[in-house]
Formats: sequence, structure tokens, C-alpha cells
Amino acid sequence: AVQHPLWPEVDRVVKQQVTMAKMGIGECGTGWQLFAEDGEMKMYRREEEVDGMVVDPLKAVHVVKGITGHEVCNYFFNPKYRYDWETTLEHMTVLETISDDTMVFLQTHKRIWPASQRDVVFWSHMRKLPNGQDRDGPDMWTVVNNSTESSEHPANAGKCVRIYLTVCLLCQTRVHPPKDGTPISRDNVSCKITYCSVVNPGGWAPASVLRAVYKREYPKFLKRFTAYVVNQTKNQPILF
Ligand SMILES: CCCCCc1ccc(-c2ccc(S(=O)(=O)CCO)cc2)cc1/C=C\c1ccccn1
Repeated sequence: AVQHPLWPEVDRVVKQQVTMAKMGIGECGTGWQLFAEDGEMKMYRREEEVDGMVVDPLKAVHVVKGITGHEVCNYFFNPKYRYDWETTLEHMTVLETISDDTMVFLQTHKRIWPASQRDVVFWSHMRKLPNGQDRDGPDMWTVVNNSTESSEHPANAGKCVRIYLTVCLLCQTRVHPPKDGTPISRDNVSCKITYCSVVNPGGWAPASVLRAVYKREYPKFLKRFTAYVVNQTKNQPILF
């Protein structure tokens, strides 16, 4: 089949992001600070600035009972659910459907005072990853979102400041088979979620405002999103 022009970049960025998401915090270089903790969820950030702008990389690790990596990635990737869980989303447009696992989105996010409103254009790709070492272990699933250009939606042409982001959601399903050989239920599955993101806020925004936004929004986002998946799947057959 003829390759889409974005495909080589998608494949390269996905492999690079998955490699980094798999690395423990200790292996990801120095300077990571634990800035939020809530039960199984741990959120780390590194203070980093590019051209005087805060681009603090974020890495969150969470373990959620009762859901699988395939289910988590479906609800994160599929646009039909996004308004249900993405609280800062004002508008989302699918600019292009490249394949059933690769799409291009335009999103405008609610204005966060005193900064100006932001928008973002990114490709999003969902993929099952071979689990390599232990053959019979459950697979890993990932969704990678990466900013891209759109000639129809040039950056900073309207009221919004264009942000640039790379996001990786990496999910590993864990199955704890019941001792008595009864069929596996949702009580026997859990999902280890690693969420990595680097957001360049585009135009200038005060470092204190950005860091306050990230500190408030990211824990809220991950808790809300995972609770949403638990609620959506609780009475459905398990999707491995
Ligand atoms: C001054 C404000 C600067 C930036 C505001 C902002 C805009 C967009 C985004 C953002 C965050 C995650 C994604 S995604 O993971 O790809 C899921 C799909 O929506 C896409 C966009 C982040 C943020 C900044 C903070 C912030 C943090 C967690 C939640 C919401 N806002």
C-alpha cells in the first residue's frame, strides 16, 4: 500500500517515545521531582525552559485495577469519547483520518487566565506493542500524540496561540489469575499506565502560571480519565 507522507515520522516518534516511557524515572536522567502523589498515581516533572519558556517534561505512572491497556488506549485515542474526559477541551476537529489507528486533530483548549487561549494540531497513533521477552505475557498498548503542521490551520493565524506537544500513553496489562481456576474477571486485571508529555506553550506565558496549571491540571486529568475508563468498562466484557 502507498505510504502516507507522515508514516515515517509516526513510526520513528512512536518507537522513540515508547523507549523513553519504558525507562524508569531513575534511568530518565536527573532532575525529576515527584510533584503529585495520590494512591497508586505518582507524577514527576523536570523543570526545563526553551527560549525562556517553560516546557517542563512530565512523567506519570499509575496502576488502575479492573481495566486493560487495550481499553485505556481505545478511550484515549477515539475522538468520540474525548469531550467526556478532557476537561480543558473547548473544541476538537478531526482534520484527517489517515488509517483506523492514525488521525490528525485540531483542538482548542479553554483559556487559562491570564494567558491567551491555546490550540494544537497533532497526529495521534495507537499501536499494540509486541511484549518481546515473555511470550505469553499480555501485550502493551500505546497512543502517541505529536504536534504536526496543517496548511489549512496555520499556527497563530487566529485568536489562539499554537502549542507544541509530544505525548505518550503506554499501557501494560497485568493479569492475576484466580487460584481456584474460575474464569478471569475484572478483579483479576489491572493496568500499569505511563503518561509522558512535553508541552511547549508556544507564545509567552508566565512560568508561574504554567507551572500552576500543570500542577493542577495533570493530576486532575489522569484521575478523571482513568476513572472514566473504569466506569465505561465495568459492565462490559474484558477487551485484552
Ligand atoms: C497557559 C496554558 C498553556 C497550555 C494549556 C494546555 C493546552 C493543551 C494541553 C494538552 C494536554 C494534553 C493533551 S493529550 O494528552 O494529547 C490528550 C488529548 O487532548 C493535549 C493537550 C495542555 C495544556 C496545559 C495544561 C494542561 C495539562 C493537563 C490537562 C490539560 N491542560
